[in-house]
Amino acid sequence: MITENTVSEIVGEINDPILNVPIKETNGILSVSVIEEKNHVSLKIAIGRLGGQEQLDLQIEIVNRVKEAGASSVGLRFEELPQEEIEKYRSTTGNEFEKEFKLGHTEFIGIASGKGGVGKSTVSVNLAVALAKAGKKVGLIDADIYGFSVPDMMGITEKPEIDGQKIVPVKRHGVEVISMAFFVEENTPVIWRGPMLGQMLTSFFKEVVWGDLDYLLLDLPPGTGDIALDLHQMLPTSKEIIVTTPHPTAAFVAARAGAMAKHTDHEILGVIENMSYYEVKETGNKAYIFGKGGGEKLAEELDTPLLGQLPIGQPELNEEDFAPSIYTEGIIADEYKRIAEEIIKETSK
Ligand SMILES: Nc1ncnc2c1ncn2[C@@H]1O[C@H](COP(=O)(O)OP(=O)(O)OP(=O)(O)O)[C@@H](O)[C@H]1O
Repeated sequence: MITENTVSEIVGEINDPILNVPIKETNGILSVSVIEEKNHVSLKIAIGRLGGQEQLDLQIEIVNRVKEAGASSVGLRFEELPQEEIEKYRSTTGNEFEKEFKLGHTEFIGIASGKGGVGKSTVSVNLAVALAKAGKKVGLIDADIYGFSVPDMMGITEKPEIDGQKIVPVKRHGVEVISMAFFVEENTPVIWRGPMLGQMLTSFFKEVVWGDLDYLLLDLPPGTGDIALDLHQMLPTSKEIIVTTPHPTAAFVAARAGAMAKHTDHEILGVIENMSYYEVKETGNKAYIFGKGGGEKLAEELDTPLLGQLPIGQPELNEEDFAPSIYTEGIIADEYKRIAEEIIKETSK
């Protein structure tokens, strides 16, 4: 006959899948009762977030373990933990990542967008390069699991070297780069889930020899889904830049990414508007092909500066140093330089 104590012990050892700490530590067991004549266990559990795949996995794990321990049937209900409890563990999980890595002054900057295709990766790589050109030590993590575009954009074809247990980032244009793409076999579809992503990111902090960085930029997955939320939560002290295009509806979607940053207590450094206009070479006139005003509106809404407006342009192709999406000169490169200086000023306050 299974007892309430046994059930509490078993379930208490299982990790809260969102907060990654044993359920007993979060006081997540709300009630346990055993109906002796039916050998039925009834449980109420609180976890960090309801409704995800994690909850389904946890449900299976709990039912299996309690049945293995002797119950004939298990009834299970879930609730969300109180916000204070969630915050407590969110910051400790996050701090673990950052503690491992942090060498005192490294500034984490996540580059986020409301949707794909607005140029978030392009902005991430060019900003990283511009910061490096300004004399800063810069790392870039390509965490956009919907398309690992950073290696291609930077012209990286090699894989990082492994030095004993450590991974040495690939250095390109003065930036230390690590991409999930380095560790995923080509053409293998990967189904990413919170815990897997978390492990990958943890390894990026623990097992990569970053050196003493001034800035670590993260190209975040677009959107405001679970995956994006997980990544935001993993880096509690990270600051964020939101990328949008000038169309008002794009800015509206980007506002959700901004809201998510605020929800996870991240300071928003500013908004970057990409593909703002096309400059007609002959006349110098600006054509606002994708609309106008979105970046400004978003910055106002999020109460943050509009860091810059990048025109539509063709990246130069350099034969020797093939890097298809890096702007090395011209108005776009100048604008990145200006934005980098702005960021340096903002973050050294
Ligand atoms: N200012 C620009 N002028 C011209 N083309 C640009 C500009 N910015 C980005 N692009 C192009 O737009 C496309 C999308 O850019 P990018 O991959 O950076 O977007 P993204 O927001 O990171 O998208 P995803 O999240 O889907 O990867 C790329 O082909 C890129 O070269």
